[in-house]
Amino acid sequence: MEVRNPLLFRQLFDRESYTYTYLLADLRFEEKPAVLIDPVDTQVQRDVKLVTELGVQLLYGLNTHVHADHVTGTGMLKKELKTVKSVISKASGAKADVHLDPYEKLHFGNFYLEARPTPGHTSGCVTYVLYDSKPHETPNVFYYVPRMAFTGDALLIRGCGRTDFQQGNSELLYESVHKHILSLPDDTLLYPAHDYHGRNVTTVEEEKKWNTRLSKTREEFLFMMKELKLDYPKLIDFALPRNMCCGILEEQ
Ligand SMILES: N[C@@H](CCC(=O)N[C@@H](CSS)C(=O)NCC(=O)O)C(=O)O
Repeated sequence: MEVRNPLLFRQLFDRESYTYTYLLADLRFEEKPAVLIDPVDTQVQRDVKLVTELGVQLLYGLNTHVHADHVTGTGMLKKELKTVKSVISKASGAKADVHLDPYEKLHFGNFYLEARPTPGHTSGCVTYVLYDSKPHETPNVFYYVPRMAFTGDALLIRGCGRTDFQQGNSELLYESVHKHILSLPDDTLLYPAHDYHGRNVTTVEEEKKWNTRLSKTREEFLFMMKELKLDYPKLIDFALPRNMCCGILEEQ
């Protein structure tokens, strides 16, 4: 039995906002159907260039939530690449081409992303969990893809999203992360929307043990979140109205 990894995966970083953007494509298909998670407006030319160089067909530009610290690139991407549809959770209340209900699946090739509701940082936050619907399709080939989830700002490496604006709710965050992220198999790779300390990936096992907030009791967590006292994101007033419509005022 031959083992092959059919996933094209790229992690991209924006140094201004410390945001990670993720490109995923299914290499089993000639057109390489692809998705881009959490693109940033100022990096759209970088992303379009990469999409072109890799020869993938971008089907969806997804947001994990309505971002407060940067403007999403999904609206600009749609203008550059006509195959792209913008995606966000229905609970976000934002405009997009596709609105996902809790646990809804979004397919690209034989892969799909399940939109698990992980509210608390914002009420519409989702974690996208990757699944392969056809690991045994070709005789004598087993398609092996590591378990992966894209946690947005719900879970950050050794931390979590703040809960002091945008319908933030620490109780809900604690509950939703434990129910829908930390319940995944221990070896699941977790990819956050940001990291401010030079890290790029973690696992469920690591975060259950070492997350400085979410590994604590609910009471300890609630106390810590109340005491965070972080500065307001510099771009919040500019970004929020735009991110309610794919980063471009008056557009989907
Ligand atoms: N300084 C940055 C904003 C940093 C920040 O508040 N990050 C958010 C996610 S983006 S809204 C967060 O939840 N941080 C949690 C933490 O513990 O740092 C700016 O001005 O944009």
